[in-house]
Amino acid sequence: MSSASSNLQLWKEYRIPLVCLALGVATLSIVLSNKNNASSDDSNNDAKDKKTKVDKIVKDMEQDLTIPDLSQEATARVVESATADQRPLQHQGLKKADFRKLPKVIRKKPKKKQAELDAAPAASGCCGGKNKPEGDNSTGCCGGKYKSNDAAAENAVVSSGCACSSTVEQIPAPVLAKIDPLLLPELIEPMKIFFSTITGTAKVFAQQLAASAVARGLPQPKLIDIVDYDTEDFLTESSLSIFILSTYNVEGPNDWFLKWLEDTRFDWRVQKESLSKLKFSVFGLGDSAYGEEFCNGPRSADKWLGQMGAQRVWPFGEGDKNGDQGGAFKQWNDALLASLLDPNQSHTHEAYFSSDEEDGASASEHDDDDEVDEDGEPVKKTKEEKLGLPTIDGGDASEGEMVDLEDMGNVAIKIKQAKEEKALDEEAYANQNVRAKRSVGETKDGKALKVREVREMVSPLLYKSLTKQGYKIIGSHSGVKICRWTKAALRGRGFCYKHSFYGIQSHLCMETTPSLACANKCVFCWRHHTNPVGTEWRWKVDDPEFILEGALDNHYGMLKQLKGVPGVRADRFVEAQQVKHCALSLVGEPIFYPHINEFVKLLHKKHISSFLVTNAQFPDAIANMDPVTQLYVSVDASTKESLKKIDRPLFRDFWERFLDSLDALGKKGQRTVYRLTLVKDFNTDEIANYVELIRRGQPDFIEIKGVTYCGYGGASGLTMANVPYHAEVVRFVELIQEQLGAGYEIAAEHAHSCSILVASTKFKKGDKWYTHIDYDKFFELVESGQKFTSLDYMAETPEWAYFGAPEGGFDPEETRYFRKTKEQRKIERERREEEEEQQQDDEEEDDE
Ligand SMILES: Cc1cc2nc3c(=O)[nH]c(=O)nc-3n(C[C@H](O)[C@H](O)[C@H](O)COP(=O)(O)O)c2cc1C
Ligand code: SF4
Repeated sequence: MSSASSNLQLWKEYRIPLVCLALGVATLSIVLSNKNNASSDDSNNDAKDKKTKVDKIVKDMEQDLTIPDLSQEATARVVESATADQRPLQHQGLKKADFRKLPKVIRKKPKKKQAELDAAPAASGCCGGKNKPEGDNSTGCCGGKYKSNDAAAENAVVSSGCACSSTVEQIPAPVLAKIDPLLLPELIEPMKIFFSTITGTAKVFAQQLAASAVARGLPQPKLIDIVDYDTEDFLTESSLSIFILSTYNVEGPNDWFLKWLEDTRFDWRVQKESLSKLKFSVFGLGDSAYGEEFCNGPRSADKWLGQMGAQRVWPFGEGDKNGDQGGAFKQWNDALLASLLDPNQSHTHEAYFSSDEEDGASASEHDDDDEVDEDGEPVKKTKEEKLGLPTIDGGDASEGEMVDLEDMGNVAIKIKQAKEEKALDEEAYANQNVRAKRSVGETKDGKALKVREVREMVSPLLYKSLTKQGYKIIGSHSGVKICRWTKAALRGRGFCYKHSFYGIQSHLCMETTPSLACANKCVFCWRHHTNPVGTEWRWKVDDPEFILEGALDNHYGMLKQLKGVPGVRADRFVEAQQVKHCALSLVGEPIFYPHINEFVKLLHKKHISSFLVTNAQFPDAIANMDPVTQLYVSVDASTKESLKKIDRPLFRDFWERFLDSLDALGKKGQRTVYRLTLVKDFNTDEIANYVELIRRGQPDFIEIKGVTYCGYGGASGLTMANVPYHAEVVRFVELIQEQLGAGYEIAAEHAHSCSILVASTKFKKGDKWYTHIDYDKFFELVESGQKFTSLDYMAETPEWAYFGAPEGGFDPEETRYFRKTKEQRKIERERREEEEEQQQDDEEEDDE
C-alpha cells in the first residue's frame, strides 16, 4: 500500500476523533479567551444567552423525531411521559455524570436540519393549532412550528396530542403507566427475543422472559427462532434484542448466526461499528461437562456483538445443564428486567448512555482492558482512551478532559499500533481452521490446565430428578432401578426378551449401573437428558464393593415394597430374594467406571451373571474388559452422520471411537452382541452399512428392537411416529439377514417388546438353536481361570422362543396380560356401579 493511500485510510478511520479533537481545541481556546475578558455585566448577559441557548436546544431536542429512530408513536409516548422536570433543561450546565443519567431521548442533540424537521409530521411538541398565525390556513399539523415558548401551555398541548387537524393520527393515551418515564425508549417498542435450541430449553426460557416482561407492563416481546431470522437484518436492527442461545459442539441452530457474526466482524467491507443500533444481552445455555467448551458459542456471540458496536444492556449470563440451569436463568431474567426498568441501575446506564455522540465512546467491546477503578470495578475505556487520545465530551468541557497538544504527536504511533493489533487479530482469524489441535491438559495458549476440584457426579439437583424417576442412587455415581419386567415376572405375567433369547427370568435380574454418566446424549435416552455427561472420568470414585452392596440392598428394598401388590406370586417373591443376573445397562456408560473389572469380578463371585452394555465410545476400555457373561455394544446408526444425529456424542472423534470399539469387540473372543434400536426416520435406512459394521465386529448375536416410546416430548423431538411397528422391524431384520448371507440367521423373537434376535449359525446345531446360556457352566469357566469362548457355555433355546413360533417368544407357562383399553375400563366401571346400585336397592328393601 502506498503511503498516500495508507494516510488516506488512516484519515478515513480516525477522521471523527481527529475532527472532534480539533473542535475541542478550538472550543477550549474560546472558553479561555472569554474567561480572561469577562466583566460582571458580561457574565449576566452570558447567563441570559446561555439560558436562551439551552431553551433552544431543549426545544430542538423535543422536536427531533429522529431520536432515537423510534416510531412516531413511540417517540411521542416517551416525550409525553417525561415530566417537565425530567427534561434536562440545563443540558449544557450539567456535570458529565449527571448528564449521563438523563434519558437518551432527551439529551441527544438533533441530527436533522430544522427544515427537515418542519417537514416531518409532528408527533410531539405540537401547538394544537392554537398558535397558528392568521393567514396560515393549512389543515395539516404545524409540526410544532408555531409552538409557544410557555412551557406549561406547551406541555398541556403535548399531553393531549396533536389537535391541529383531524387528518393527523391521534396518539393513543399512554398504556405504560407502570413504567418509569426514564426507562429505555427501546422498551416502549416490543423487544425481540432470539432463541436457538435443539432440545427446547432455550425456547422455554425465551417464553419465560416474554411472560415476565409482559407482567412488568412491557409490550409483548417478539419471539424469534434464530434460524428463521435473516442475519443481514441485524445490521439495521434497532429494537432491544435479547439472545437466548444454547451451545452445541455438533451441527446446530446457532451455526449460521455465529458464522455470520464472526465473518462480519472480520469483513473489511463492513463498518467496524456496524451493529451500533443494536442493544442486546445474551444468555447462554450449556453444560459444564463440556469443560472449556462450556457455553462457548453464546459467549462468542456476546463478544462479537459487542465488538461490532452493539450496546450490551446487561451482562452475559449462563445456565449450566449440569447444575441449576433454570434457577440461573430466572436470576438473570429478573436482574435484566429490573435493570432495564430502573434508571438508577448503573450498569444499564453505562451501556446505554455511553452513546457515541456525546463522549466519543460506544459501548462496544473493550475486552482487552483490564484496568479497574478504586472500587475494583473494570474501567471501560473509550476508543480514544484506549489509544491514549484525549476524549471529547460534547456535554461538558469542565471535567478536566483538556486537550493536551503534546498528545497529538502520539496519535500516529497509537494508530499504527492499533492497526498492527488489528492485523494480528485478522491473521489469527484466518488461521483458526488450520491451527494445530491442542494436546489434552493444555489451554488455548498452551498453558497447563488448572487442576479441577473433584466433584460428586450426582449433584443434589440431579439426585432429586433421578429419584423422582424411580432410581435409587448409590454413593455418588451409581444407580439401581426395578424394571417393569421384574414386576411383571413377580406376578407371573411374563418375562422380558432376555428370557426368550438367553433364558433369564426377569424377577431374578437386577438392573444397575456403576456410572450414571456417559459420553452421549442419545435422542431416545429415557433419562430425558438429566444425566451427567463427560468424556473422561472427573468425579469422585466409589468403591466397587460398596456399589454392589448398595445396589443389592436397594434392589431388595424395592422388591419388599412389591410384596403387597395384588397378583405377586409367593414362589416368585421368594426366588427374587436371590439376584442371579445383573444387567449393567440401566443408564449411562458402565464401562466408564474406572473399577468396572473389579465390579464384574464381585458379581461373578456371587454367581450373578453380567450383561454389560457399552455405547461404543471407549474402545480401550472394551479391549481391557475381563470376560463378562455377555458383552453388548449399542450400534445406534450405521453412518457417521446418522450416529451424530442420533447419539449426539460428546467426542469429536466419535466415529473413529465407534469403529475402534467394534474392532475391539471382534477381538474379544467372548460372547458378544450388537444392539440395534430402530428409530423410524433416524436409523432405519442404510442397511448395507449395517451389514458392513456386522462383518467388521463379527458379533455372536444381533439384537434388533424398535425404540420404546416413553414420552420423550420436546427434549428429543421423538414422537410415536418414530416408533416402528413389529412388521417394520421384521422387514428390516429380513433385509439385514438377506444381505449378510450365510453365517447369520434369524433365531428368536419377543414380539411383545418388538425384539428380534439374529444369531451366528455357530449357535445352531441341526435344527436346534443354542442361544440360551448355561449359567452354572459360565461361572465354572470363570473360576477355572482358563480361556474360554461363547460356545463353551451355550444352552438350548426353547421352541416357543424361535422366530415365527406361534407364542411369539412368550413363555407359555406365563399368563399373558393384556392392558385394558379405555373402553374395557369404562364397561367395567359401569358394571361395578350397577352392582353397587343394585346392592343399595336390596339393602333399602331389607330396611323396609
Ligand atoms: C449433542 C450435544 C452437544 C452439546 N455440546 C455442548 C457444548 O459444546 N458446550 C456446552 O456447554 N454444552 C453443550 N451441550 C449442552 C447443551 O447446550 C445444553 O444441554 C442446553 O441446555 C441445551 O439447550 P436446548 O434444550 O435449548 O437445546 C450439548 C448438548 C448436546 C445434546
Ligand atoms: S448411551 Fe444409553 S444412557 Fe447414554 S445417552 Fe445413550 S441411551 Fe442414554
